[in-house]
Amino acid sequence: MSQKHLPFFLEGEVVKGFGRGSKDLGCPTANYPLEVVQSLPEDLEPGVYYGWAQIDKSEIYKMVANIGWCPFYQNKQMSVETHVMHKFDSDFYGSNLKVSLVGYLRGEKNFNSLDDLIEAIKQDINNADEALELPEAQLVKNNTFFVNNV
Ligand SMILES: Cc1cc2nc3c(=O)[nH]c(=O)nc-3n(C[C@H](O)[C@H](O)[C@H](O)COP(=O)(O)O)c2cc1C
Ligand SMILES: Nc1ncnc2c1ncn2[C@@H]1O[C@H](COP(=O)(O)OP(=O)(O)O)[C@@H](O)[C@H]1O
Ligand SMILES: [Mg+2]
Repeated sequence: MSQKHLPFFLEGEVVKGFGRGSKDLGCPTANYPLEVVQSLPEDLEPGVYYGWAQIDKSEIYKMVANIGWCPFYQNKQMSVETHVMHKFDSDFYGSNLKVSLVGYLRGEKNFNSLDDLIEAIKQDINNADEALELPEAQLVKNNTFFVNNV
């Protein structure tokens, strides 16, 4: 049911969020503007997804994305945030971010402590890393949606 729209492709500018990803969680997330969030199918299941990401004309990286209201922080507005599984030397606010959602990992949860949330995110990254090695996931990476992808 949650897989109905997958793979799903979206793109938009990287904008500022609440500044919690790097500071609180040690896991930066590139946030999309509201227009992109509102363009998602209404019945797309909120939760944690894995897939591929490309920043402007960069290479294509593995990613995990959180889509929803972040119950731990009780956000008022839904957000779509992508953690790109690569170490960057600097920020890329204002860049174009292309993302393909390949698979669904779990629903968003509340946690008793920040450490529990951080631990869950680490586990998500490991699960994504593994799932993206599968042939079905590699096929999505090769989609012409991504720039200069031959
Ligand atoms: C892989 C991943 C899983 C996440 N899972 C949850 C979750 O289960 N519950 C939650 O409240 N927030 C979750 N988050 C969202 C974080 O709370 C969010 O990234 C953080 O608030 C940063 O927000 P900011 O970009 O506005 O600074 C997750 C984020 C990532 C990258
Ligand atoms: N690996 C990465 N994945 C996602 N964003 C990254 C990464 N490395 C650096 N960044 C930068 O960090 C920003 C996200 O950090 P974050 O703490 O979540 O701030 P914000 O609340 O403004 O989204 C991104 O917009 C991007 O410019
Ligand atoms: Mg963020």
